[in-house]
Amino acid sequence: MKDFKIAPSILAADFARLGDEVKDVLDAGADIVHFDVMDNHYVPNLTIGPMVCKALRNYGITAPVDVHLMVEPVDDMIGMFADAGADYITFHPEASRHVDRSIQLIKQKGCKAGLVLNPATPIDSVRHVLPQLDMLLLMSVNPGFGGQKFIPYTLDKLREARRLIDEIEANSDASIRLEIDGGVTADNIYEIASAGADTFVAGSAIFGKEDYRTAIDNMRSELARV
Ligand SMILES: O=C(CO)[C@@H](O)[C@H](O)COP(=O)(O)O
Repeated sequence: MKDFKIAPSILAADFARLGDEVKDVLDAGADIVHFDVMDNHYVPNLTIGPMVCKALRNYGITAPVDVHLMVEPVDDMIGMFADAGADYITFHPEASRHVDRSIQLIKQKGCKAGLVLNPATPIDSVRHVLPQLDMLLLMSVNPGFGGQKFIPYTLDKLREARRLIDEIEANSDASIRLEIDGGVTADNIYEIASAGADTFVAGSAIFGKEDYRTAIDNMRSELARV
């Protein structure tokens, strides 16, 4: 089986008990903590910042933290999240005036760098920087809110991204995770993985369930069929 990773989005967690929610979901078998940062500017919603990331580290969370910056501008937040314990930092190319520079900044801070493409943003717009990335995150909903429906045309984008990433990896020592975010459930994860994703962000389909272990196990059983 491929090296599939499940990354619960804490956007759907109970923020009043965030540390325990993250511990519970990791104990239930999650691989990565997906940390959604919204600024009410790049997206019409407001969430959490580096202090909360640091608080989770101080609470004993050692799993990889995948920080998805939905903020504009981007660069000021990079150092703060690196210092707060982020492993991956991903950002939207529309939100950075100098995309290549922001990628280098993330790497200089010792983190893994990723770009996030909104449903309508073509992969071609970032083709030249793909070999520098550790992660490409394709949004399968418009960013800003959890609990939306998966947009079906993003399956074609996944296939295109998978082809490009395979080509890059075959000709270099790059290793790029292909992450999908928005409307991922146990019912559609098989189709999404078959289209090429290897890392799955899921908020409501995990935190919205009574039993996190069953929710994650159901996704893994579907992934085992790919
Ligand atoms: O970044 C976002 C939304 O902007 C996502 O991470 C969502 O939070 C995923 O939530 P579900 O669609 O899985 O409920």
